[in-house]
Amino acid sequence: MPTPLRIAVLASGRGSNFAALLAARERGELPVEFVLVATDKAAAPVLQLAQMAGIPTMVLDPRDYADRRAYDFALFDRIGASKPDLLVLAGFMRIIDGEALKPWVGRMINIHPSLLPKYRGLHTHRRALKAGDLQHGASVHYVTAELDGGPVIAQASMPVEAGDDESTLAERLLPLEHQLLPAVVALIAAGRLALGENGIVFDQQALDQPLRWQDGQLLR
Ligand SMILES: Nc1nc2c(c(=O)[nH]1)N[C@@H](CN(C=O)c1ccc(C(=O)N[C@@H](CCC(=O)O)C(=O)O)cc1)CN2
Ligand SMILES: NCC(=O)N[C@@H]1O[C@H](COP(=O)([O-])[O-])[C@@H](O)[C@H]1O
Repeated sequence: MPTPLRIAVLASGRGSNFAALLAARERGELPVEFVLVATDKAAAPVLQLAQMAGIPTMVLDPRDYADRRAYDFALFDRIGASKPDLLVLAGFMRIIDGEALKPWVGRMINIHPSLLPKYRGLHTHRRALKAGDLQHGASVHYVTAELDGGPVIAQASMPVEAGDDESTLAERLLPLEHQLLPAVVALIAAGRLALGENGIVFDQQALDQPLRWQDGQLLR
């Protein structure tokens, strides 16, 4: 019996995407172990979700650090102590320093509320409405130094409806996110998907050896 994938979740807010991962695990669809939920916000409701599920939590306040890079290095040092196999950004609302995240390239994914490469960054629903897009959606991608620029793994899309505003669009997109993220994590947990040196490798089992990353470099 393979050991379950060890996942650390980073979130800054409500945690509905984390809750969707928890629910998928409870349904037996996700053979993973959540080793930590980390946040930059002491009041983030995601903390209560984790504590109720008996999952260790960590709050790291950026105000306690001299600058962003110092914070990010401290954050990943602390997360690393939990020995996760995969980091999942589920509404983590900080741009991460490229040097600090380098060791995690290939082992960190993010769910982003747009059909990348459209609308990297913030306020995606507002930007899609302003552009008059007929379709909107969410993307799960590997995290790299380039903000929301890492290789896209999968997307879910839906029509923009007449009368939609930011709030209704965000509300209608969430259930799609809650399906998309667990589906991607399940593929990674099954060893069917990884980040190779030339992009996404599907059905990693077809490879003669697992892909391993260190300091942002693919080890052979
Ligand atoms: N280096 C990277 N960092 C992050 C990535 C990434 O791909 N590379 N993904 C983001 C997630 N994200 C969108 O999906 C995102 C999060 C936060 C921001 C942002 O502008 N944050 C501001 C603060 C905003 C606030 O406090 O409300 C900031 O950090 O100054 C943009 C995109 C996670 N990080
Ligand atoms: N740029 C990152 C970003 O905007 N992520 C978005 O934040 C929300 C978090 O909701 P949740 O806390 O309920 O999962 C989600 O919609 C996620 O796509």
